Amino acid sequence: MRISTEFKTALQHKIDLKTKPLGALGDLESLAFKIGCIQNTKSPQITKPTIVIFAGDHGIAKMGEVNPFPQEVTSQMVYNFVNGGAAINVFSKTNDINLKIVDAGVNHQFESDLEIVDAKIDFGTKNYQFEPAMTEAQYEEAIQKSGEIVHQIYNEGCNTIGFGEMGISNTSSASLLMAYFLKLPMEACVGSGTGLKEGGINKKVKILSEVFEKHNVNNTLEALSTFGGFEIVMLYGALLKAAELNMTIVIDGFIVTSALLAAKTSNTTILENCVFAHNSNEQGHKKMLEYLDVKPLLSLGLRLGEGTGAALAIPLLKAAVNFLNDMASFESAGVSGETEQG
Ligand SMILES: O=C(O)c1ccc[n+]([C@@H]2O[C@H](COP(=O)([O-])O)[C@@H](O)[C@H]2O)c1
Ligand SMILES: Cc1cc2nc[nH]c2cc1C
Repeated sequence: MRISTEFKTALQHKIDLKTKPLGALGDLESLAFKIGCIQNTKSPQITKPTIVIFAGDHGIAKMGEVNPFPQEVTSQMVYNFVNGGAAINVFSKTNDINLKIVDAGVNHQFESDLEIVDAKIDFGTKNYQFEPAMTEAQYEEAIQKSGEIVHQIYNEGCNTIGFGEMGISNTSSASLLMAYFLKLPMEACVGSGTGLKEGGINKKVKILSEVFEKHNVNNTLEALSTFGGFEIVMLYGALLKAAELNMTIVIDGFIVTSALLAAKTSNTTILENCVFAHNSNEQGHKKMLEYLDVKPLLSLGLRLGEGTGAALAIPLLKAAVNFLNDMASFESAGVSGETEQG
């Protein structure tokens, strides 16, 4: 969306006239400015904040070579989300955030009466050590379905959406995507994921370098469909749809940011809608954020995923719009402004 210079000046002026020294609310001021620009109003609102978790399984996980935890943990954690026992449940509840769980392609048939959005593309991706993770038709279906999910959430009145994911081995997909989009050597893109030690990380680098060399990837579609997973392609489609609907998008950790790298090639202005929740402890995330030239709100050493960073950052978005809407100005409160010496 094109925002006029006059509007930006007026919005900044409103922030500057609040009863505080200039800039004293630091990053909250840039956050209020950003949300005001997204909504094109000096009185923005956060309505029905929602986090969507896309869950999917990965063919490579069955080998147990790049992931410390077994593939079954993906479906087990989906049950944990449904039963309210995961970190994301606790943080969403704490901060009054709606939570939606999406089966993007978990290797398990969930019972139909569970609170899970069934968008299953398949029972896990293929192992990209041997063949592309998915077909082009599956890739298209994933984008279509995630776009519809976001559209429905938007229609329910949500204007602020955070994304999370669950998928054993998906740091490997994210590293492959990072290597492709940032043109960096695999060592710079691979980290410990859910807990690999040095030897395990070296092995992961070797395996993923071979995967990268094996496939001739030339564009975003090929990168996403070759390296997967279904949850990452759904994140890609969801990010594009949320930007199209001009929502405020809260970006979580390493895997969500890898989907954003892809989405940015399809929508070059998508960052205007994105707020970065935190810097993940997964080593490649810092370089991704540097590449995007963005500053995350929180630095808590998280490396969990699930959208936990997004859930923790959403109260800051609320605080930012609330100070913009509710804080007194120097004039309204009768507080003296800076003197000439300032
Ligand atoms: O969000 C992150 O930055 C993050 C960093 C490391 C791990 N994860 C989570 O851990 C899982 C993937 O780790 P791995 O080791 O199985 O590739 C997946 O379920 C992610 O949600 C998430
Ligand atoms: C237990 C566990 C919880 C997770 N949540 C997101 N990714 C995860 C990976 C594991 C292994």
